[in-house]
Amino acid sequence: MEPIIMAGKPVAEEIRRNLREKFAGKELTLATFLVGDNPAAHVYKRSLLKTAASLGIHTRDVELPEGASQEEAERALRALSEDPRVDGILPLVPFPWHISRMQLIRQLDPEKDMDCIHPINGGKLYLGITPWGPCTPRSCMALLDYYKIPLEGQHVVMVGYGEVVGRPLTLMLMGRYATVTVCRSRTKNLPAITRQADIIISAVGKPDLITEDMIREGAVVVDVGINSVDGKLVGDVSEAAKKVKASAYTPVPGGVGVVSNLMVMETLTRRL
Ligand SMILES: Nc1nc(=O)c2c([nH]1)NC[C@@H]1CN(c3ccc(C(=O)N[C@@H](CCC(=O)O)C(=O)O)cc3)C=[N+]21
Repeated sequence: MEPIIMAGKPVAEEIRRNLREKFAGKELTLATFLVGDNPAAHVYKRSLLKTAASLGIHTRDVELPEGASQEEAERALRALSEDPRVDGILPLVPFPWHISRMQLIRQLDPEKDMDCIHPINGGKLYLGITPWGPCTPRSCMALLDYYKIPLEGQHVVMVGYGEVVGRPLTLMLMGRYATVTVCRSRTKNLPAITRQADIIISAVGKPDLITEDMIREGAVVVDVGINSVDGKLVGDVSEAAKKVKASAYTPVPGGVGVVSNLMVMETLTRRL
């Protein structure tokens, strides 16, 4: 059977229609904050600036070089936090290895934290009491719901334990009564585990990490990976593997990432 392609576009368009009304006549500013050369962060930044502009949201693009010091990065993030004209900030991760993320994120105003990465918001998220959540995990949930993928009682194998996707998405799925197995880099015999999944979600950032033999026939595949290979955007799962094995899957490009953008704008409505 032909798999269902879980395209992001119709989901994004639905959110966009709602937001148009909310933003009409309003002046809001979204800032992106990026340190260094990570390709996925740059792809997201470009998308965000474009999506914001298309909704009439003002943007600020703060970018520091790979070699920026901890102090420079903190100063730049603090300036955005303190600027009353900036309503929301999306700090793009990862930061360069020499930057202490926790130290840097302290400079982020929790009220402007669009991706729930300030410890106060992360804590609330963990306790299930935050009114919003990180954008890419919400995008995954929105896609699963839009394409009517059942979650209750389903076995989700989450590949990746990152602070922005794997961890919060695990909590969200558990909240919907899914059974979640979390795998990460030192997991023994990953293929044996992914083959047990009703739903595989990969959020690692490694091309071809999930191969055809690792997907049970008819499983749902949500591919959150954004990798740049020879100038082309690819996910963590090869498109061929998804097409052959999955009953439904998110493409890359055109899947999760498209919706993440709109989720950021939706989070910004908190500031209206
Ligand atoms: N705090 C934080 N939160 C994130 O969610 C986060 C991050 N940092 N750092 C970088 C990664 C990467 N990421 C992408 C999101 C959307 C697209 C996106 O819009 N992709 C389009 C294509 C864009 C194009 O082709 O230029 C698509 O997949 O179709 C890409 C990448 C979010 N991440």
